[in-house]
Amino acid sequence: MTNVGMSPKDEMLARFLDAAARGDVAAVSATIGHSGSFINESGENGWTALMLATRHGHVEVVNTLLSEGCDKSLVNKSGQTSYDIAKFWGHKHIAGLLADGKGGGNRHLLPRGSAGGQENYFSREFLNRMSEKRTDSQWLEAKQSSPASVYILFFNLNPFVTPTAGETSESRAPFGLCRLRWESVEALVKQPGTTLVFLGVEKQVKLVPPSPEGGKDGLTAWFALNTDSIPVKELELSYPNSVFLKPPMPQLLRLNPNEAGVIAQARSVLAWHDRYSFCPTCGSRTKVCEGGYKRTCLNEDCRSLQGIQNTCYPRVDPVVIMLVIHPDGNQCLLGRKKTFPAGMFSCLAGFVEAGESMEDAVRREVEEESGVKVGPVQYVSSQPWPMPSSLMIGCLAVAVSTHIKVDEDEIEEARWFTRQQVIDVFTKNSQPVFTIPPRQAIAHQLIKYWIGVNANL
Ligand SMILES: NC(=O)c1ccc[n+]([C@@H]2O[C@H](COP(=O)([O-])OP(=O)(O)OC[C@H]3O[C@@H](n4cnc5c(N)ncnc54)[C@H](O)[C@@H]3O)[C@@H](O)[C@H]2O)c1
Ligand SMILES: [Mg+2]
Ligand SMILES: [Mg+2]
Ligand SMILES: [Mg+2]
Ligand SMILES: [Zn+2]
Repeated sequence: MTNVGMSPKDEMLARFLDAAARGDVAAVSATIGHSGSFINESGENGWTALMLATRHGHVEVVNTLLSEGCDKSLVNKSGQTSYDIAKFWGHKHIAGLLADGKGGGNRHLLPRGSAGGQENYFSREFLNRMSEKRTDSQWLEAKQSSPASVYILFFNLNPFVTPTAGETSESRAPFGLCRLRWESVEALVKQPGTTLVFLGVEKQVKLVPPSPEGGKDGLTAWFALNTDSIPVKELELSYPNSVFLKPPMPQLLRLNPNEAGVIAQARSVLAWHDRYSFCPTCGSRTKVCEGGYKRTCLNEDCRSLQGIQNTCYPRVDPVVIMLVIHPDGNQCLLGRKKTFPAGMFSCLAGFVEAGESMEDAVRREVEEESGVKVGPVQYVSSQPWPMPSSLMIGCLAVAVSTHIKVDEDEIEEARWFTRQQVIDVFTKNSQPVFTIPPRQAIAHQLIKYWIGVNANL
């Protein structure tokens, strides 16, 4: 079959796809042998060899293509995977081969391409961390006593904030950070029990000439301080409206969204210092260095000083949080912990374990907590969660089973909610049957994302 005007490569691809459609295993294998890249190429309407072999029920060709490592998650121009095609044409055996629960069937229920663009509360950064300056002690010292530098203060990890008048366009933001200067904190910095961390410099360089006091570079440095003994009286006199915001939840969700990120950074690093006062490897005393971004063991023989000195740096715990979509594409799985306010349901979540991929953590946590099995997983966006130092990795995931059996230790109830029930929560058109966490939580954003992608809201 030769088409006028076709390049030799296109002609070879057409013959390869035709062989897959006819079930000619020998021709398919031979072509892959010398032109391996054809395996995932598509012809008319985006159909790959796997799709064509599947359409016509050629199990042997499907097996050959799978064993050669073809990508079964590809979709044709109608958005169907090979698995969808197998199901549609009733080739159950092939559908079974394609849906192995690890990225095969139902991938089309996930939005195409990367989710991108979603910014979560606690993720906005207006500081450049300038990690290279952490080891420049001369520069750090000069910035520390510069009157231009900004200090944010924590008392037992609770930030010092000032109620702000009015609302921002983005949200009700009743609390803004109280920005202190060197003269107000000098005595405190010198007190034992105070931890000081260099956070970075303002990204937006102010249009003022660099002054000797502000440092020759004109950069405005930010520091965070945590103390368990504060000169409360002096601070109250100087800042009569300011308060230490506690308890962390839900108070930390009431910050100006522009400042929530710097609080997350500061609080997580300070909480690490608070919990890791001694060397976790040998129990010896440690020395704070690198602008508060490292604690080095003072015992020269300590194993923590060999190889990657990972225990010497602030720890971050990765947590997966996922919205699980029903195989029918029209429902999602939400659960509630006993501690949630009445009627509130949220995405399932759990800590990633050592030696585990993000995708496998999603599958394991969902099955542990709800009994539901999950196939394809797609990353959407992430959120630092400074209680004390998690990184929430937000995903959409597609269920390959629907029966719910909750882990009663962790989850009180889990349910499938219809798309309409979820839309009702956002639009408040009719009386919603449940509530979800506030918009500052990535759980809220994941649910909204799924609805937005699928309903063009
Ligand atoms: N931002 C959000 O929208 C949002 C939503 C849900 C949960 N979260 C946060 O995610 C975190 C994890 O969720 P989860 O509690 O459901 O996790 P989970 O389902 O893994 O269960 C927690 C339990 O796992 C054990 N565990 C395993 N590894 C751990 C580790 N590295 N640190 C602490 N405990 C560990 C502990 O026994 C703990 O009680 C929570 O701390 C919660 O604050 C945030
Ligand atoms: Mg959990
Ligand atoms: Mg769990
Ligand atoms: Mg867990
Ligand atoms: Zn040690």
